[in-house]
Amino acid sequence: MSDHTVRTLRPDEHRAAWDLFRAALHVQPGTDEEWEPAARAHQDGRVLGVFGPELIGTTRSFDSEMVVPGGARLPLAAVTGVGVRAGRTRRGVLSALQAAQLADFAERGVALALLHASEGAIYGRYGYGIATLANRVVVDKHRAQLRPDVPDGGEVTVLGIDEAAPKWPELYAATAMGRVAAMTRSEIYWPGYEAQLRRRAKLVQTAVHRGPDGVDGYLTYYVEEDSHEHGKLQVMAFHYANPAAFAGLWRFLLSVDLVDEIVLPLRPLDEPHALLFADPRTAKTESTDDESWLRLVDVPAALAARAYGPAEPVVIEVSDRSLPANDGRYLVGPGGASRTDAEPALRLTADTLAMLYFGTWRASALADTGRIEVLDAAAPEAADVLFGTRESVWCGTFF
Ligand SMILES: CC(=O)SCCNC(=O)CCNC(=O)[C@H](O)C(C)(C)COP(=O)(O)OP(=O)(O)OC[C@H]1O[C@@H](n2cnc3c(N)ncnc32)[C@H](O)[C@@H]1OP(=O)(O)O
Repeated sequence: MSDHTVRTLRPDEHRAAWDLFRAALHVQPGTDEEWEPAARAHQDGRVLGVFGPELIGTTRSFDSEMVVPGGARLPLAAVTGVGVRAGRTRRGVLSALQAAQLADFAERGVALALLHASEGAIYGRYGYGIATLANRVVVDKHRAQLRPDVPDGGEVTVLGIDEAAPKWPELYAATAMGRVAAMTRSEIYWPGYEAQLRRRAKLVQTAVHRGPDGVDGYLTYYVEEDSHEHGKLQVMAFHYANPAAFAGLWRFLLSVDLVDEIVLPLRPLDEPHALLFADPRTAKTESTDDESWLRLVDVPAALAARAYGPAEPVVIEVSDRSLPANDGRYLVGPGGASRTDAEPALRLTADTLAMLYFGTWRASALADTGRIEVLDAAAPEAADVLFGTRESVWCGTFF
């Protein structure tokens, strides 16, 4: 709404914005101790506030890079901390913030923006679409019998959080960036992550896996306190660079005593937990949910940067209400993607393009449900192949 003033907050205003965000999530104001790591998670120049006349809404972002199909890394803005003061909602405050934030990203040359949504109905209107999905997997440890042909894996060393936390950035960079939609984690990311884990449990452990070529996987976990009668081990990080490390870390997990159940809250859809066990029902997928919402801020750059599957080229026509510079037609084929004047075969909006971009949703399914307008009947099938990826895409970073 026009009477809202949006501006970048000064560092001395960050805490008020953080408290506003917490209140929007029904959490009490943070203590000085909680603010210390949170302050470091606020990137200077990237916290926005809406005034009307006092602070009534906020959002922030921090820099990262994201792997796109084919392996290129694109500049990414990770969006978080979105909140509007109770009593001031549904008057356009978020829309004002989104307009300012997206314009800022475009000006900075950011290609992609990503967020984790509190509710599914909020962000589509701003051009975000569900780009990755994740499974919640639960393993019944008493049933867990590994098949004899599962790889042995290597050596595992267990570190406490004080020793492990300084090593996490290096461990993550060495083991997690091989998958499409993985994002880099800068020094802005880690303080909040560490503080969150320390809040969750008194004893947080990191198991580091070493294969023949050195460190190639790690996981971070805790066992819920007061769960001796029914020990529940929560896996908060699990990254590996090869199948032997995946198997080796699973062997370790199954060796932890006083545990009945192993919970992996957000895992890639194609991760083969069930295939490890003599009885595949040992690993149950309890639910599948949206993991991350993507926004192509620079459509030409994002389309040009990714690799495509082997199919006839397709012309797509994109319309983008919030960032009209992206409007236009793009020829997408195995050789790449670029603007064109040719007649379109498929028409879609920015949020649908975000859903298509990583191949998580097939073009045919998006067309069947009315999200894509089909002008050439052969195009959805070709687009299925062009945008499809070999592996399930997974971000694996919560913020
Ligand atoms: C990335 C993250 O940080 S996720 C965390 C998001 N924050 C929260 O969930 C905290 C609690 N909620 C809030 O603070 C606010 O309700 C927000 C931020 C979700 C929305 O802010 P508002 O200022 O109310 O949004 P705004 O008035 O700009 O709404 C714009 C449109 O979105 C719609 N909308 C906004 N929130 C929702 C919602 N939760 N569900 C459905 N529609 C919504 C509005 O109805 C409006 O629709 P219209 O354009 O058709 O009229």
